[in-house]
Amino acid sequence: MTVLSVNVNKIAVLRNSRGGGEPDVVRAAHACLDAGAHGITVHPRPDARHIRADDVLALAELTRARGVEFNLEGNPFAPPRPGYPGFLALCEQARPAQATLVPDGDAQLTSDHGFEFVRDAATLRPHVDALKALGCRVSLFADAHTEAGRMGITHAADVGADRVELYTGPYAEGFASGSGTAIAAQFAEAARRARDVGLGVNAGHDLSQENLGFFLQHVPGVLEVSIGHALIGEALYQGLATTVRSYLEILSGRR
Ligand SMILES: CC(=O)[C@@H](O)[C@H](O)COP(=O)(O)O
Ligand SMILES: NCC(=O)COP(=O)(O)O
Repeated sequence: MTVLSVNVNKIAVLRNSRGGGEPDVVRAAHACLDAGAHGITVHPRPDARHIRADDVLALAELTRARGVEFNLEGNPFAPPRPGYPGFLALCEQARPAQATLVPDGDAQLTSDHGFEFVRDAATLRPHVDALKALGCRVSLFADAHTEAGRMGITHAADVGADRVELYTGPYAEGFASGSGTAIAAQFAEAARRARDVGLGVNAGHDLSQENLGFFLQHVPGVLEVSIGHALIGEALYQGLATTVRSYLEILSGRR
């Protein structure tokens, strides 16, 4: 079964909007795990717009204590700055079970593309090696909606990665505009190419209760989905525990 890692970035967005500690990121993560989520994801950004370094350490402690996966996402090329020690340094401190490398920048509203593996291989390799030496499983954010992305995905294995995370933003857009079948076929091809070279396949970005089931029916073999924006938004209406359980039902094929 595909596992669910809940991304709690958006809890920190709300907290930071007023300063102080509420809503509490660790309490929210606890609630997700109590409801059955298999892990917790965060994507701290160097501009500290939501998750901060102290949150990462607190969530690392929580996930270790609960015996669940902690998935830390970030750009290995972003230089350190006050409040952000750099992705590798954060991983050294937090020792996440999985490190997901994402080529994002401050100017981006959110993550919006994967790596170009052929171009980025030489610069990625030492980061992948360093993360693996820390004991992290390494996943690389990858495009599946372009032919270049689907072709390039096989080179993620040359870089030494264990998995790729398919960037599902374009899938969510395609699904919403009625072309879900065509775009899901592209993701299925990307997933097959990744598996053919021994890579595990994760997926994430803009997945929701509406589009997740269709995605998993059409893209077999996805090991993990990380979901934040839609899940936390839906939880405003349904409550966090109910929402997490709804996702678990979708993942188990019961919905
Ligand atoms: C890699 C990815 O798709 C997610 O981590 C997403 O970028 C969440 O980050 P934000 O919450 O900053 O949009
Ligand atoms: N890796 C994707 C993630 O963690 C959550 O993305 P989103 O659901 O917030 O778009």
